[in-house]
Amino acid sequence: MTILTKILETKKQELAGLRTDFPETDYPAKPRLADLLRLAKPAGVIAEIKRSSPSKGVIRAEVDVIGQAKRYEQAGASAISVLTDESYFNGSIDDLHEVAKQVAVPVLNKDFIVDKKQIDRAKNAGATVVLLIVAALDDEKLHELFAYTEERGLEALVEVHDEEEMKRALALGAELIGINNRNLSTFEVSLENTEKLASFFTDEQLFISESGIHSPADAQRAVKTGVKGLLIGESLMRANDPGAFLDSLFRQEEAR
Ligand SMILES: O=P(O)(O)OC[C@@H](O)[C@@H](O)c1c[nH]c2ccccc12
Repeated sequence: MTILTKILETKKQELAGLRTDFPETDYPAKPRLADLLRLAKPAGVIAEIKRSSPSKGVIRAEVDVIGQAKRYEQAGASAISVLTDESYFNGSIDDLHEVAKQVAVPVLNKDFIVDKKQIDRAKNAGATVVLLIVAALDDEKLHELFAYTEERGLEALVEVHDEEEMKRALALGAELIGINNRNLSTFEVSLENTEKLASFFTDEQLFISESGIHSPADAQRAVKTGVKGLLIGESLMRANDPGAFLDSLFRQEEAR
């Protein structure tokens, strides 16, 4: 059984007990991620809050989540991604809720969504974008959850990692497509994955390179393919100064 299969089983078991109500509704207004990425030069960064992961173990267990999110926002991140899976990533929906109350950039609920109930939870907790992982969903479910995301006024970031999944994401009509450089079954990470799928890029969609971006050289290599966004977690969580790390990404001299 792959780790993805295992995670998806856990998600289904957790559904019944999932808390979806968050009384607050007065979140600061947030622009659309797609609008921000269209204007970003050369690309926007989606900065992630990630305490640990199945592939890397503990990255940073103790983190001031609000402080970290505000540092990302001040440094010009286009959006904040918050891992909310508890069992495998040590995340929490309360982290996302706190962040959503404090920032005025889009907030991405990073989780393994298999049911509408999780989309309701994301919306009520203050997220404006949800991740839909193509590898985790059959076509019927993918269409159902994509339609529901739009119905609830959220944006969907549709994640793919190979050609077949890319075709399914394009057929769906997704505007935001993330290319995961990490294979969720084997954990292997390679920026080559974004390069391989670049032949599918069109002007209508916005493509985002996800995972394994650790340096200005990595960022600039990814951007060369035509992606308009980078999703970065681990390096930002380990950086002493995440703002300085973000600032350095597109400076020419840093890439040499
Ligand atoms: O920490 P990294 O290598 O910078 O990766 C961030 C992000 O892409 C990664 O957390 C991620 C991408 N897709 C996912 C799906 C589920 C959980 C996590 C992810």
